Amino acid sequence: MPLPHDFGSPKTPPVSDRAALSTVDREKPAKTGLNDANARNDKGTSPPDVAPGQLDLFRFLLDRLADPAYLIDERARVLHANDKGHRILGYDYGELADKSFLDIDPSYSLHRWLELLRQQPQTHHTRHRRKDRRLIPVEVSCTGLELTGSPYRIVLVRPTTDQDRAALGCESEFRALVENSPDTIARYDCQLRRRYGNRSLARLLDLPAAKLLGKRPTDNVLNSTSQAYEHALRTVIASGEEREYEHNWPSADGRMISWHLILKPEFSTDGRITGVVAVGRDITALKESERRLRQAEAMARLGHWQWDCPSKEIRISSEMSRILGQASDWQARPRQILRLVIGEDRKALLQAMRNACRQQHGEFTLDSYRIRVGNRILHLHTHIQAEYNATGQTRRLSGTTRDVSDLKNYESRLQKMAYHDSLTGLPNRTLLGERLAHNLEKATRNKTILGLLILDIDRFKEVNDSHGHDFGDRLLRECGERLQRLVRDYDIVARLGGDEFALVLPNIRAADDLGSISRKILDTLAQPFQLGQLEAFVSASIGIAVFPSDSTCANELFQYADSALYDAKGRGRAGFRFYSAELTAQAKQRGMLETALRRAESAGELVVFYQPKIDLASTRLVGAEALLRWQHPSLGLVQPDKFIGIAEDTGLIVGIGAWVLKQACRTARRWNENSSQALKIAVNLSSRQFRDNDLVALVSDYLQATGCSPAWLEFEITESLLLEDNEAIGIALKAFRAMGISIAIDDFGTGYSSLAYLKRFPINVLKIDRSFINDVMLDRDSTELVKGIITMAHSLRLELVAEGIENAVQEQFLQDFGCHFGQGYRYGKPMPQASFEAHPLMLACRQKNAGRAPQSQQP
Ligand SMILES: Nc1nc2c(ncn2[C@@H]2O[C@@H]3COP(=O)(O)O[C@H]4[C@@H](O)[C@H](n5cnc6c(=O)[nH]c(N)nc65)O[C@@H]4COP(=O)(O)O[C@H]3[C@H]2O)c(=O)[nH]1
Repeated sequence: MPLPHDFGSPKTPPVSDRAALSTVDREKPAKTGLNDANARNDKGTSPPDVAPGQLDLFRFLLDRLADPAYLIDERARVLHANDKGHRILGYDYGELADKSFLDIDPSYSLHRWLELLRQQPQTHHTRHRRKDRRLIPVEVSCTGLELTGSPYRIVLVRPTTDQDRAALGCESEFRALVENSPDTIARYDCQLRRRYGNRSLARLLDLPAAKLLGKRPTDNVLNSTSQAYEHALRTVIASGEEREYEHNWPSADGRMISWHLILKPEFSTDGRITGVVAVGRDITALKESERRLRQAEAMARLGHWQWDCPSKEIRISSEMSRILGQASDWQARPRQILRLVIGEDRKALLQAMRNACRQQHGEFTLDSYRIRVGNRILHLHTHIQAEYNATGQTRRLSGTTRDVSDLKNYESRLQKMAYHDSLTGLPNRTLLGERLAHNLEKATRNKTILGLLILDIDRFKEVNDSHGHDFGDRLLRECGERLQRLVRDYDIVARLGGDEFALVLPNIRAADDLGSISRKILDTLAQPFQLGQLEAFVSASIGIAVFPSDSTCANELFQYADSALYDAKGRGRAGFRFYSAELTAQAKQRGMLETALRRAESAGELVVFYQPKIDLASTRLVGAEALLRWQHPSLGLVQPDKFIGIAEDTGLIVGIGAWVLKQACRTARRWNENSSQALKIAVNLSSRQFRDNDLVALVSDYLQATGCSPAWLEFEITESLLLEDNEAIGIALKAFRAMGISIAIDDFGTGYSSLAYLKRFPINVLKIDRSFINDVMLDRDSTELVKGIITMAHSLRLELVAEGIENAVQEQFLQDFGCHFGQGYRYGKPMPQASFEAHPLMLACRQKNAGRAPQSQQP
């Protein structure tokens, strides 16, 4: 602090300053000695006051002295005492102001004091009286000075006993500590006047230290915070109890500082409250870290908590409160929290806490437990850590808790997706496998019977293709629901894919019961399905495998049920089949045939047989159907029903079918090149051939390569091919028609027999299935059906071929009703080409030909 520039040439103080000082005089007249001094003043008047500017200067100088020092006027009044001057006498700073020095040094009378004023500086020993009335020996040095014509004395004091010196020294150490403390420290009297304030407080309030003393907080700064502060001080004085609280205070540089305050009451020796000590700490950084921690906790959804074991009190962070669905300042009780935890998970949580307490390292993680918050279920993850006291007992449990609900929900969605069929919501093949394994274990333990059923909806593809995929999806969903409604709670219904379902039926009394259950299932599925405007009828086939009689192995049971299903389908569908060892033999045979078939073509084992086709009116030969045979080295001649299915399933039919086509082209050329009466050869095409290569290009290549006329060829396709609703099939058929190849629908009457596709596709021949011809004249329905087909074909101008004519009755019937062509054992079985060429029908045809010049290539 710079010294005032007019030091040594004091000026008259400003009026206001003098007025301020005289106010002090009036309000606080010096007691006893001072009044005496006034009375016995030689001049009979009050001494002139010291100019305040000079007084401040002396105060400033005295405050910087290392020893106790006092500025005393001629009436022996203490005008100023420095800090040490207060402390040596046990007073608080400011308490000595206006006291009479004669009370401090009882060896003086006023008279002697006045004498002293006139004397030169001197040192003497005397005893000073402390506030607690104790007298302490001191060495006193007095220096006189005159200010504005009045004499004053500066009294410097040194305690003479070691003890007093040490006490002063200790206190000065403490004072140094308190003064330099970064915490604000202040003492207040019961009128809330500050009796002490350290430098930190002065800095906070941006005031010189001297301005702190004797002031109330609201004297320094008047705002709502200082008012609240005074209120807190009053509360402590009134209650005599310590209090803590926090407030925000703007710092000198404009920042908002958070203060944590501890207010402690001070008591006199007789127990009266004499004031309050207030220690304040800047916790701005702490608050900021807490805020960041809270923010981080909220972002990580990580709450934390501490459970004090002896008191059973729990403290939870605000994020923890939020996780538990409570306000951030929720005063939690352990019981309340535990009540939120769901049933069996509560036990797990308590066990986890017990485990953490028991274990030596005291850590435990509970991956997931559920709590109910309102009507929501949350999944929490908790890590618990225990702290122990010296005797090894758990002192505290601390934990972090994370809301992992999103993760859990995501996991369960993934789980659902991985283990359930998305269309029907039923378990998928993976989950079925797991549940089957689990149920087999149980069945083994309990020695019970279990059935595995595999169910396939018959001709689902046709339904799907004809009514659209939406319809098909709804049908599958409805099938799933019907199956579920039918079985017991613990039975498992799963969708394996496509139109295939599986059922695991544990605890079956006897294997035969599976037959009646299957019957019930088939009857239920046979009920009409009302899907929107459409009503659909479906049937299903079921294959059954039984644990333990068929097998105890899940994979084998699957295989066996599958073989049984295959067999059921092969037996005309809409039924169920139990697995038998015979089926395994068949399946093995199938596998063996498949392997052999792969090399049949290259090994030259395939042969094309021809079956004659005649004009029913004249019974003359008009053509033949090319039918494949397999000359197996050990099995002999294998019929198509034994291997065409395998060839279609494996895709081998594409190559084999192409080979048959080429053979047929060659034969047609051979039979027709020098003939006036063209013979047409019908070739079966399966749907795989339309899918797997460019059939139109292939046909046209073969025609060109073999020199076969398209008019000599007819392609037989099934109704189901047309139902596939595949644009490419329509394009191919149109291309064949455009070339001049005729298209026949094989097995007409067994499928959907829809008139719609007869119009949509370029069909020109219908082949009536031999099952109807077989029953003609025997079964009324078949007879009527054949009549109906013939009438319809006539009106649509389609050619008709009746398949499977075996006798004269059938022939006569077909002739009577105007069927154009016929094929069957009555005219000839399928035979090798050489046999065909030597057949009487062929010979008759050749003979007729020989008598005629070639005219037309059309039959
Ligand atoms: N009981 C009886 N049966 C008669 C009579 N007349 C003809 N059949 C039989 O009826 C089947 C007619 O052939 P499909 O309906 O085209 O039925 C054929 C056809 O769908 C398929 N197939 C034969 N060869 C080929 C081929 O090269 N390619 C394709 N994709 N399928 C073929 O195999 C099926 C069976 O052929 P196959 O065993 O040759 O059986 C032939 C024939 O032998 C009769 O009076 N009585």
